Amino acid sequence: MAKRIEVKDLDIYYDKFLAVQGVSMTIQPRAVTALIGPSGCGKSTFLRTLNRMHELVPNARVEGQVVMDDQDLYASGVDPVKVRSQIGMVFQRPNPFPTMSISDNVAAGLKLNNKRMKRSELDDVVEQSLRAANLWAEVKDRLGKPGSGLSGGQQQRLCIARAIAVQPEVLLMDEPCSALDPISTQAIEDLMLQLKENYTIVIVTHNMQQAARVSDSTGFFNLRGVGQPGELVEIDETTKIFSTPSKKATEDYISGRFG
Ligand SMILES: Nc1ncnc2c1ncn2[C@@H]1O[C@H](COP(=O)(O)OP(=O)(O)OP(=O)(O)O)[C@@H](O)[C@H]1O
Repeated sequence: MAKRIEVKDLDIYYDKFLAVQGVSMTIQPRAVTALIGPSGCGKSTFLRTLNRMHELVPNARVEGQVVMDDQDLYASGVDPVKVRSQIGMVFQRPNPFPTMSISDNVAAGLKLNNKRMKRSELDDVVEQSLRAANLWAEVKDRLGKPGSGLSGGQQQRLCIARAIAVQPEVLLMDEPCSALDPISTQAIEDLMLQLKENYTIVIVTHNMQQAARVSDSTGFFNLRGVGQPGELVEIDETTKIFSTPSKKATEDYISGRFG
């Protein structure tokens, strides 16, 4: 299931504004890659290019390549909707469909993908996905109740279950814990460590301790200068980035000298 992603010289635009320039990196399968850096340097923008969500903004576009295994996701003829179903996304604020039941929330992606399934098959996928998201024990007796009745941390795990249900290759997470309390955060971090056995995970986080705890590789983004685009300064094993980074800007950032 997990796939490797090669990003090659990617420039990312909002209309004429070049937000991020010249990103090249390899994202390893069955591993967690964390993206860190100061506000506005383009981490979320970059993350959204990995599943072609960036282009949902009018006039937003990219130049360069994002290659998953052997396929350039931006090649002509590639269906962005299919890309988004292969590369799931979890957002900062848990966003279950509020009036839908817990069970229907998990099944929503499958229905959107027009997968025809028998009720019993659907129930199996719902259970497997909730188990994989470490939520099954807490909700198994109230699957028909609305998703909005869950705590914030449970809602975020519900969103992860919804993302997993369509069996994606990759999971993108944009600050998935920033709206959560420490106990829910720990539940999501534990979950990431389990999920990486099967998925390629990329997480944007402002919390450097979190990056250090959960990720195998860390990429540091920064603005090239005032009024300049963001760029990837370096990416390396997380232990290296947090102990002996190659670039001074990385060292200054992780030691709290700026950002
Ligand atoms: N929809 C948009 N339209 C135009 N410009 C945008 C849009 N979204 C983001 N930008 C710009 O792109 C640049 C990168 O923003 P982005 O949100 O990706 O940064 P970030 O590193 O994720 O920031 P933060 O850590 O604060 O979330 C910023 O200059 C931002 O103003």
